[in-house]
Amino acid sequence: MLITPGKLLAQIDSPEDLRKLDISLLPQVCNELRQFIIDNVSVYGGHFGASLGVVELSVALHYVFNTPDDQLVWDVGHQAYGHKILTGRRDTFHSNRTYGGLSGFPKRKESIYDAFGVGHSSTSISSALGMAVASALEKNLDRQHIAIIGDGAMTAGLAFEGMNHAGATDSNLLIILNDNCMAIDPNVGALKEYLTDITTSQTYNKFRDEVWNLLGKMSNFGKSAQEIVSKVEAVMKTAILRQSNLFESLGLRYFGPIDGNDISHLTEVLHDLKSIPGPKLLHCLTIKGKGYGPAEKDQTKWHAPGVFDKITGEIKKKSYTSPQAPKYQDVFGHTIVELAKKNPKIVGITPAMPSGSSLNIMMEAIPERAFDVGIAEQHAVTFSAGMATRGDVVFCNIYSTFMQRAYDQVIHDVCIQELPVIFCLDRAGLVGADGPTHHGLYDIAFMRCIPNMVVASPMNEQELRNMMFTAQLQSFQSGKHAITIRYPRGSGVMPQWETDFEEVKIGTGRKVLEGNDLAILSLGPGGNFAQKACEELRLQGISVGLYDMRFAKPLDEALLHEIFKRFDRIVTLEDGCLQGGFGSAVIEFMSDNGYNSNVKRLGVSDIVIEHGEPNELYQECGIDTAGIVRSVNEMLGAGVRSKRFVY
Ligand SMILES: Cc1ncc(C[n+]2csc(CCOP(=O)(O)OP(=O)(O)O)c2C)c(N)n1
Ligand SMILES: CC(=O)[C@@H](O)[C@H](O)COP(=O)(O)O
Ligand SMILES: [Mg+2]
Repeated sequence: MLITPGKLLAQIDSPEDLRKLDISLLPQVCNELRQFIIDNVSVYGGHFGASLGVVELSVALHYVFNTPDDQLVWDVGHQAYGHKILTGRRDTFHSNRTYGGLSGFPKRKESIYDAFGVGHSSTSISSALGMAVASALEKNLDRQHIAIIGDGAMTAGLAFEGMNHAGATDSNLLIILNDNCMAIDPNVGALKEYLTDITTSQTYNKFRDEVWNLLGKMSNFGKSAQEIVSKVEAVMKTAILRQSNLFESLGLRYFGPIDGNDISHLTEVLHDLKSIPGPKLLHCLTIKGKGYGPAEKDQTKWHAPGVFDKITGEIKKKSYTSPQAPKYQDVFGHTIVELAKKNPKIVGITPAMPSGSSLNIMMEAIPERAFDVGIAEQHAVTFSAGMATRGDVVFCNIYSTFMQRAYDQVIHDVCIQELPVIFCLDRAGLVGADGPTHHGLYDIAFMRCIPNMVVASPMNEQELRNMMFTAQLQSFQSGKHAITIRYPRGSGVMPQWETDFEEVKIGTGRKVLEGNDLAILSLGPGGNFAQKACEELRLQGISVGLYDMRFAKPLDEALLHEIFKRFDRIVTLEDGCLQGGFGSAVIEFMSDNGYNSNVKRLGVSDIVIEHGEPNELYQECGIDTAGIVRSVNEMLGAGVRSKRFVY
């Protein structure tokens, strides 16, 4: 359903059209764009508050800079809905985050205006610097390169790596720090305090405005005059801010803070900055959720609210949750509190995803032992390792996809040192609308190959609880293994999930269904699809044994010997990549032990899986119930019936 834009927005099919408008019309463009985002996200869902907060920045950037030749890199990209709507995707925006539709993040394949593909945070400075240096090498000194990075994304080490390099160059790079004091949850850390200090320093801001006016007047007097003014400005900034400006210390010219929601001032400042050479940073203050009351009031809830009634602000139930069963993240959140109340050594750590991982439940209940370290996955892992050396029982909760950023830390700081850190990887498997930058498909493969790492995946909420319980037991903690417990986004299958804890013997699987014709070995929640498939196959007269293997490492070798001796046709199933995943582990076992069964591996093949609803993606990969039934039928050859029934 197309949602009609306002009369100015309807005429803007590209930034060229925007730049034809008189500057006095920009406030109306912003109003129309903001309303268009509200109208669409309320109906189709997606990220919300961040895009509302940068409506003015989106309009001003495309108005002042000569996009697409001038390069805009949006950090994370969840705030780029305005950018997409202004760059020719207004009429297809209703397809945002749907199967075959627009991506929810900037994507090079999608538009020439999307200079860099994003989704994971803190990549904008490095990539924009790369573009700037490349432009200089081709002697293009006019092209502008702009990274728009939030205060949350600025907390990641990669951002500092980019600034460290940029400050030592004369690159034509503009970093726009979009400071709204929020990540998904309130932003944390010393940087946030520093930015608040700059923003609230009245003396500095008064001085800065005077210098700014002087700079503006002097601009007609040529470069040398400007240089004098900027030297005076730098000395005064240092004097007034009691310590040198962090960004200036890194060799970046710092400007601001300015009101990033004031389209007129913003346009004027950006225009001035165009003529200032070298790496610079503009500090913009914005309001996340600007222009929509509920989103300004509860910025975390409205980061990605899902579908809502734009009049009443009532949020509809999210599609990935079931009214009966809880979300896996909440099972994690409540279970870690339950365990931590009995085990005083338990601590919880999240890199900037308190509400996404539900560690916020522990942050509320036991704040002294629950830590949000900011968008800093590498730090989160090594910080966990440090705590583990002191005997703490560390639950480090990181989305599977974001764990990719801290892979060396898992090897170097945890496993080589034989530290029993408990990695809870939420959002493992196909996540759905966030698409390829967020699917958690590689963790089985990349964790399985590390020595001293156990890899587990529960089939349901009870199994998750038991794995968490087992990992914090002294019997595990006194060993030399870390453990990865991976589970998916969304709900499980057990309305009555608050079950008593039972220790899980590491490396053991369990038989779920008896069968004779073929065995399915599943890892993780896909076992529930497999269970339904077995029921369907039984109706076709096919008797399939189902085994929930629970661990990709160590494998349950005793059970595998029993299965390989009994079945000559075996299907493995995982919600992860086939290359090096659980199925590969089973094939390795078969080869190492001289078996020669016919094994079909079901999982995600060696391609990038785009975005869509989870069921669409499972179907595409053939790992939904129908896909499993189809594979079993193909394997057995049509028409095969069981030799005998075993109920
Ligand atoms: C490496 C990585 N870790 C975590 C996330 C999840 N994430 C998405 S947006 C966000 C908060 C970003 O805060 P900020 O950069 O300030 O942007 P804002 O939403 O405030 O506009 C987080 C933590 C991510 N996308 N990438
Ligand atoms: C943009 C980003 O990386 C986060 O907002 C992410 O989309 C959250 O994912 P969940 O919705 O699965 O918590
Ligand atoms: Mg922010």
